[in-house]
Amino acid sequence: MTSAALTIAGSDSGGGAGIQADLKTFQELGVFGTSALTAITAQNTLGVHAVQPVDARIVAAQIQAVLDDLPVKAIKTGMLFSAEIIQSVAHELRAYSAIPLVIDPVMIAKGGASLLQNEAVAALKDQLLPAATLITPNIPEAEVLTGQLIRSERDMVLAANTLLSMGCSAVLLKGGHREDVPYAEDLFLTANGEHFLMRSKRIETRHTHGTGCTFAAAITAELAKGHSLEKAVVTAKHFIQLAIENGIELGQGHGPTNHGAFRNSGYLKTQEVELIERR
Ligand SMILES: Nc1ncnc2c1ncn2[C@@H]1O[C@H](COP(=O)(O)OP(=O)(O)O)[C@@H](O)[C@H]1O
Ligand SMILES: Cc1ncc(COP(=O)(O)O)c(N)n1
Repeated sequence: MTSAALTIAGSDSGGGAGIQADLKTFQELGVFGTSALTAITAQNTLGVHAVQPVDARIVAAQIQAVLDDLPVKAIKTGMLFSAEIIQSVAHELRAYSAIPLVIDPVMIAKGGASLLQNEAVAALKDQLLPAATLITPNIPEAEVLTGQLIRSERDMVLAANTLLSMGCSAVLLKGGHREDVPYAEDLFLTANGEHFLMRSKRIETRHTHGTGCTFAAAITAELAKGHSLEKAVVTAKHFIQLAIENGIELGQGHGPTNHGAFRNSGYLKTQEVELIERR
């Protein structure tokens, strides 16, 4: 039977991030995509023009409708916008704690617009984070969640440990925002003490709109297919590396990545990703 995955996230009218990126990624990886929309953004590659949150009761109703009926094997959250929506999502997911949950703690769009209200950070930490199988912050998001500055690999390890202490089962701290190194290096750490780094060549490109969404969606799709968390994050790193490398020339700003690049490569791993077991 085909497995389904559920994304609980915002709509990006420009199609590069949010629900649109998630559904494209699920499809590319052979998983049936379902969705619960949390917010509508009027957005393109240049920025966010407007945000309209969805009523928290409608967010809850969408989650119920999907989970009542469809064979959802993994769930991902993206833009959640408000404390009210976070509460509602946490409440709905409580009965489904056996389904792996990937939390991408989306806060700010590449253009600088806020996708999470400041007062919602506490709700995210208290209500949702402890339920996560995996949390996938970028460096600025990890800094907000932990209150720690991250400027080096050592800082990444310290922050990832702080995130684990908040109750999630594993952390994938994405290093795309680090400017001190010529590579894009992500740190994976679990509550069981397993840890490794995934290092790839940093690509000079404008086409990074939706990288975080796409990466977390690829992990979710691989989990929905029954792969282990470790295997899922490694496959997803290959997926995102190829998607960035083959970015699409669309729009005048931060263009989208190419969700079809991994399929076009015959689902082959790229030489550009190196796994480093930490000492
Ligand atoms: N210029 C780049 N070249 C290669 N990989 C990148 C680049 N920018 C980001 N990545 C990778 O893309 C993924 C998303 O990372 P990041 O940009 O840190 O998150 P976000 O999109 O949430 O801000 C990570 O695996 C990161 O290492
Ligand atoms: C609806 C929505 N969700 C998430 C993002 C973050 O994506 P990015 O950080 O790549 O701009 C976004 N821009 N829009």
